[in-house]
Amino acid sequence: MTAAADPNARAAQQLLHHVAANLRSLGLIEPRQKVLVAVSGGCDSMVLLDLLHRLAPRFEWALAVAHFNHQLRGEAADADEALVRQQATRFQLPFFAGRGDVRALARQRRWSLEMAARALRLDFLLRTARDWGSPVIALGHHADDQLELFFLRILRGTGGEGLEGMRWKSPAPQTPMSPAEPSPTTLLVRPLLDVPRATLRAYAALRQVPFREDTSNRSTDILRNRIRHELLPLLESAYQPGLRHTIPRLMEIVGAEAAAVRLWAERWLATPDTPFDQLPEAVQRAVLRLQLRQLGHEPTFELVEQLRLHPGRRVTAGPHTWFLRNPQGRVQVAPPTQLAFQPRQAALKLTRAGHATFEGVHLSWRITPTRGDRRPPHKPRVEYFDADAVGRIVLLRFWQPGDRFQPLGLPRPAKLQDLFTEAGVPPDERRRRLLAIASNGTIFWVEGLRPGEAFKLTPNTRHRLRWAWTRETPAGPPELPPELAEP
Ligand SMILES: Nc1ncnc2c1ncn2[C@@H]1O[C@H](COP(=O)(O)OP(=O)(O)OP(=O)(O)O)[C@@H](O)[C@H]1O
Repeated sequence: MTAAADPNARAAQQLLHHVAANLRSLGLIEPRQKVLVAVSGGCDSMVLLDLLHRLAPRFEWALAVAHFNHQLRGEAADADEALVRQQATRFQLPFFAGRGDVRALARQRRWSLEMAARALRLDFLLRTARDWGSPVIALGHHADDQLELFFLRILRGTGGEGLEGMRWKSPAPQTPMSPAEPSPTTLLVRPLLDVPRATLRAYAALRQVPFREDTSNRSTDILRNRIRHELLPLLESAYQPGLRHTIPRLMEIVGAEAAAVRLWAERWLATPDTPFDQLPEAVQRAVLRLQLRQLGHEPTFELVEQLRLHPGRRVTAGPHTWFLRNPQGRVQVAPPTQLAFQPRQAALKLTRAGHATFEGVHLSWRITPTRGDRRPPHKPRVEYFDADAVGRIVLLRFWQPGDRFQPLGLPRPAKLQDLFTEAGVPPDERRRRLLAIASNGTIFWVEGLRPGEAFKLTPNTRHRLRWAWTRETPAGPPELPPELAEP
């Protein structure tokens, strides 16, 4: 039977024409380009390879095949690699294989295995494309992937950018592995993005494209699979038979709106002609998302909102990364020196005599029985307190906004900030002043200020605490740059 007469052969031919038309009309891959085809060994990317191989002479492309072995499924993973290698050899194409320790990366970064696998795979594909000199990586994502992603994101929570879904053609993101490295202008293209999975299956069957089934695709423990096998068939059969048209259209509309907001944000970042706070909420979020991505970090809604609503506050994102935003809308990673400004504190147990060093301040103390308020002659950096009023456990830390203190001679506690002003302590010096808190929770000593009124020696004092300090370093914790300092 000829291709024209055999409906299956005709369908396969139609797919080839359809993909060629996509490639041409959307300008996905230029003629005479080097194209790296990312092939997992699954049906979709094996069909993609087959199609591109057939189209290559027409477009005069030079193809190569890249496969990343995630080493997560033992022998099955090796068999995937072998199959892809075999097919590349059959087509006489260069073959690049990569592998990496997905589990180790997931542990190290506290990512899911899926995230770690994706990051390592992308990193490998980008490096391979760069080394081989290809500006394009072709991926086998198709229309069902796009629909599944839509519902996956809705269920997990997302915004306009998320609903936009995957694009036909997009610049490769910076890999999470090397966010600092400027990404070369590698493009990711998805020539099958409007082709249903069933069409690809039919093509594979007809053309006898070999592929391997990933058994995890059937597991209903995985949300994406439940969407594929349960939710989508139900929606399509019982609620909206036109789902495959309405959802892509919605994605396109929302995506275009998100792109407009993103453009506004990009322009504002280049020329911030409006105060950040006066930008529309959507643009504020886009500004922060853009910057977080540039810093190599996933902009989650919570992270973005914390930064948006609280300029100057350090926001944690994962175990190691902290971000700050200044009032002008600029985000930066808090460098380790600024982490040092976490409210660090140390508890001291006051034995009869002892010494301790905290953040470069060396303290020594002695408690002696005494009668009355006899106070030895004044010496710099030595104070005397009623040891029983102080108690046996004291807490050491640096000044925090909101601290109150009642120094000798003052009728009631005052804001420490005002006391610093009165004493002429310059603002940048204030955070470096160490203070000590008595067992009852009251501050009894602030470096450089008069001792606490409630802890002074009185005629009733029975134990006297001698408290002396010297500094190893002139400074306490490092300062935040002024534009990032907390209000
Ligand atoms: N291990 C891999 N090595 C190379 N490319 C891969 C690999 N896994 C996925 N890709 C690329 O990313 C695309 C999308 O990945 P996804 O995980 O959705 O696909 P898959 O279901 O594993 O495989 P396929 O799309 O080939 O059926 C694939 O079509 C392929 O182009």
